[in-house]
Order: sequence, then C-alpha cells, then structure tokens
Amino acid sequence: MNKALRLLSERFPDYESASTELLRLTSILELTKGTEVFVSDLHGSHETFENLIRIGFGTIEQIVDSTVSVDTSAQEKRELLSMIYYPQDTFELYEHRVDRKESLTRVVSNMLKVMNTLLGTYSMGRFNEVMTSKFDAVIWDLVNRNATNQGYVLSVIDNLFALHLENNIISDMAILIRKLSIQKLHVIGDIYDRGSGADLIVDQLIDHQECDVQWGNHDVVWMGAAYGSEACIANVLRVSLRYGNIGTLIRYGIHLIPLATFALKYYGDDPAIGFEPKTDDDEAMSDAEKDLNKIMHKAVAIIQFKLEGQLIARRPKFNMDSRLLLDKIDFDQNTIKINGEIHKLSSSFFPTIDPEDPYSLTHDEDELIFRLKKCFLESYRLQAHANFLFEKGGMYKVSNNNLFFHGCVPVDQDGDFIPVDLGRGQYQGKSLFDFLNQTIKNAWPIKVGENAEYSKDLLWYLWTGPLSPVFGKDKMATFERYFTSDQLLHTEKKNTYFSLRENEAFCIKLLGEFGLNSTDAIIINGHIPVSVRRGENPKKGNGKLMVIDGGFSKAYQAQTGIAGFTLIHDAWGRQLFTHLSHKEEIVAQSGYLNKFKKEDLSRHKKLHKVKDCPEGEVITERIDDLKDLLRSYQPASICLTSPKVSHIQQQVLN
Ligand SMILES: O=P(O)(O)OC[C@H]1O[C@](O)(COP(=O)(O)O)[C@@H](O)[C@@H]1O
Ligand SMILES: [Mn+2]
Repeated sequence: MNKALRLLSERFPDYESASTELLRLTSILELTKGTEVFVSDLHGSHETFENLIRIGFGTIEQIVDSTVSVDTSAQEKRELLSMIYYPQDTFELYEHRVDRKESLTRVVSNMLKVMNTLLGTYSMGRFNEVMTSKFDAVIWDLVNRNATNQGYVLSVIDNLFALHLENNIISDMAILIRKLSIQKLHVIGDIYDRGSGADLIVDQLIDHQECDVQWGNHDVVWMGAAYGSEACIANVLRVSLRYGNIGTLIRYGIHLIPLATFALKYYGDDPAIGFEPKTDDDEAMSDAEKDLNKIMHKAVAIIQFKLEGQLIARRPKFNMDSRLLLDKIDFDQNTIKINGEIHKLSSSFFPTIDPEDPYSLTHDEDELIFRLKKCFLESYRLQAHANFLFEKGGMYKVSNNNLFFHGCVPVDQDGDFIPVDLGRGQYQGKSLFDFLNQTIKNAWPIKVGENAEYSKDLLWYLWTGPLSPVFGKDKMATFERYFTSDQLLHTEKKNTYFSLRENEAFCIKLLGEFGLNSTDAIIINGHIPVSVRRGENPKKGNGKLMVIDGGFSKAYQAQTGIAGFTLIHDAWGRQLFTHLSHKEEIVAQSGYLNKFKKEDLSRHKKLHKVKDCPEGEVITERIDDLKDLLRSYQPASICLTSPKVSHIQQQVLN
C-alpha cells in the first residue's frame, strides 16, 4: 500500500466506510453544478450587500422564472420574489386580501418548486448544513412530497394556517431559498473601509455555508490591526476618520476617547485643513463633531507616518525608503523636499514632531497607541472576524477554472514576473502568492517572536508596499495628499499588470502560471473601479479577465455609474450582473422591480453537472483512490459477502 493509500485507509479503515464514501462521491458527480457567486470591493456597504444576499445576487429571479408554471402572472411572480427577498415587508401586501389564504398557499407551493430546483445542486449532507429552521422537518417533508402527493401537501398547509404558523414557515422557507441559491460565495477582497458596516458584512459571510475571501489591501490592514500591528492600527483609524465612519470601530469596542482627548490636547487650536471627513451624508455629524473628527484624523495620521517610518527602517528589504518623508521636512521654511524638488506644505502645525528625531513617538503618543492596541487585541468581535479572515481567506484561489485574486501579479514593462525579496527569500508569480499566503496563514493564531513580528510587518507591507499583489501601485500618496497641493505628487502609478491585462496572450500566460490551461479558464479581479459611466468595460483580454469592482461602495458609485457587479458561474456558464439599485427601489408597493442587467459571458450547450466541471475531476480522482483502497480490502470482505454482492462490488470497482 503506498503512502497516499495508507493515509486514506486511516480515514476509511474498512470496506464499509470506504464504500459508503465512494457512493457519496459518485452521487455528487451526478448533481447539477452549484451556483458560485463572485463579488469584490464591498467596502463596508452592508445595506447594499444585505440586499444582494437577499436577492441571491440576482439568481433567484432566474430560478423562479424557470420554475413556476407558465400561467403565473407577472404580478404574482413579482410578489413571490418579494416574499422570498423581504417576507416581513411583503406579508403586509396580503394582510387584507379576501383571497389571502389561497394566495399564500400558492406562494408556499411555488416556493416548494423553487426549493426543489435548487436541491438538484445539493447533496443531502450539504443540504443538512444549510437547514437551520425549527420547521426543517416539515419543510423537508413538503419539498419531497410536493411533486407526488399534492393532497398531502395541501392538508399540511391547511394545518399551518389553522395554527397561524403560515407566516413563520414562509419566512423560514424564504431564508432557506436565499441560502440555497448561492452555493459558494467568493469575495475577492476589500470588505473593509469607506462604508461603516464592514463588520456587519463579515457577520453575514461567517453565516454563509461556503464562503471564501481573497484578501484585499483594505482587509489585510484590518487583519494587521487585529494582530496588533501598530502601523496597521494607525491606518485603520485614520481611514475610518477620513470617511467619518466609526461605526465598525464602535461595534468592535474600540474606545476612541483617549484619541479624542489626545487630539484636543495637542491639536485643539489647529484648523486641520485637509482633514475634513469625506462623508456623503452631511447630516451624519454636527459641525462640532466634524471639528473633533478632523483633529483626531490629523493626530492619528501623524502617528501613522511615524510608525511607518520606524517599520520601514527595521525592514530594509521592504525597500520603501522613498516613503520616508518626515525627515525631508524643513520645519523652519515649512517645505518638504521630494525627489530633489522643494514643495510648500499646506500646514506648519506639527506639535508632536521632533525635527531631530521625526519618527519617534512622544510619550503621550506612545501611551495612546499602547491603549488603542490593547483595545484591538482585546476586542472579542474583531478577533473572531480576524479568525475568519485568516482561516477562510487567502491570496488567491482556483475554483472551476476561475482564478481569482484582488489586485495584480507584479510584472515589469515586458510582462515578466518581478522577483520579490521581502527578507525571506526571493519569489515571483505564483510562488510569491504562495509565500505570502503561507506566511500570513501560519502566523495565526497570534504568536510571539520574530516570525510573528515579521508577519505583522508583512501585513502592513501588503496594504501599501509597491510590490504587494493586493496593492500594486508604486506608492500610497497619503502624506502628499494631506500636505501638498502638487497633483503630480498625488499620482499613484499602477503596476504594468493593469494595462497588460487588456492583452489576451498576457492573461493566458498568467492562467498558465497558476496551472489553468483550459480554454474555459478566466481570471477575476477587483481593486480598480470600472467606470461604466465613462464607457469602461469590465471585460479585459478578450474576455479572459474580468474586473468586478463596480462600486458597491457608495463613495465610488458616482465614479462607476452603477451599484456594483457580480459574476455568477452556474450550471449554464458565466454571467455578469450589473446592479442598478438598492432596497428602497426593490420593495415597492407593487412588489419586486427588476434593477439589474445581465450579460452572458459564456454559455454551455447543455446544463453542466459536477462531473462536467474541474471540481468533478478532483472528485473522480478521489473515487479512483477509494477504488484502489477497496481492492486492498476486498479479500477479507469477499469471504463475508454473498456471490451476488461481490458481483455488485466488482461492477462498482471497474
Ligand atoms: O481617498 P481614499 O479613500 O483615502 O483612498 C485613496 C487611497 O485608497 C487607495 O486607492 C487604496 O484603496 P483601493 O484598494 O480601494 O483602491 C490608495 O491607492 C489611495 O491612496
Ligand atoms: Mn483594493
């Protein structure tokens, strides 16, 4: 018995357990391919996200269309969709109808049909994981008997009405349909920052039965903060204050009074021009609150530049000396020298910077950051969310011929992979992703020692380093944007990857690097908003690469002109959904309104089963291994079985 087989035999030590597993896997191959949903750049827009989860990212409408009978009117279909998406709001539509009972019975019956269609993509084991209602047994019974025994189903529904449980069961069925509609949810980074509800989104992701997150730069910086990186902590505080959004910090229990007290003490008289919160809701803060927000924002920005300076000095291999700017300030002239040129600074008020030692924290700054760090490390909720991101997250993933990662693969002008040495060996292309992935994942749960310190700094590098695949720009011009007015200094130059990906041959080369050679394979990225308004296309490299950052973040919707993209990969192929609206427009008095556009990216001639997909190939390999194992068990079991059974065994094993 070879090593692989021996390992398998530890999990399946006898003929019975191995053959049960073989049967389970064989039946999965016959299932319809489940729906995979790809989203990116959610940026704290939890209301938009909640809405998209409720509408199954647009897929539930498709299933309803293909499932309910042709004589269902458009109005009835809209009401059914409303009921699945927002049952509590939709019950009101039925409250005073004379035919309430008949209408709701039809709703239940249609929901059962929808569930039945969705079940075609689930094994029993997976289906059980999704079920969480106290009505599970009733729902399961109804789904199974709906096609064959209508009399039975109607009598159960009748009883539910008699017990006044119809609304409860409908809501639970709606939840189940919503869950079943998205078999795998892939988030391609940037859950955090800009909007105020990132933590609420993570709650939803944790709740989903199969969700993975490919880290974005705005996620790694929060992971770094949760890990206790002071530079990351300063960054997440600064960005939260920049957007006047402290909801996530508050729900994480990050205590901001020490920062407010510090800011009042040192910056109380500073107009802090340039530190106004970028909020789209003028009512959200009073003028006094905005003033306080401004000085807290500036105070933490200065602390950030100091901590980053210290980090850059202790990690020479990060090669970021060009970001050391505080020591280039002439405090007498109020200027800064960048790339040999002198620029005027917009503020001359730096009460905590010692010109002789600009990167050292003052005693009060040191104490402040110590207290803040304690909050980040002791926040149970933040740590639980970080745990999810470290465990379910990664630098990239391959699933059914989709290769997805947030930003870029760093390349030079010719499209060759740049060798990157961050102090732990040189890596490029896929090996760079694997190195980063392993180093970050191995660091969790929080450890002490040099490896942990390195990982902490690496998380910060990933947020802002020029060769970070999740950032991919030559610099983050934060200091320049706050303190200088020269637009040229504000420019962040993107890695060549972002222009080369327009080229099909380049995309094919990348896919090959990650082991994807099928003509069906594509890359999916987020990170750079696609401005549909300006005529930009999310499709790059002749369809070999899709960029799905469409502006879930309200802050970016004016730029993109839409409310986000989702890419759906189901049994029929891939589709791009362009979302145009939010909840208010969806639940109107008349029920559901269609507010997204769909575009086929690829369409199979026939419905794909699991066995037709790459995931099926993996399962088939596992089945072959199990067959080998069963052969090794066979002699003992044959003498225990009748000739008839061993004949069946022989068929399965062939
Ligand atoms: O104006 P803001 O929101 O501070 O964001 C600007 C910063 O965000 C970044 O664009 C990074 O965020 P994204 O990953 O969302 O692009 C930086 O390159 C830039 O300095
Ligand atoms: Mn990003």
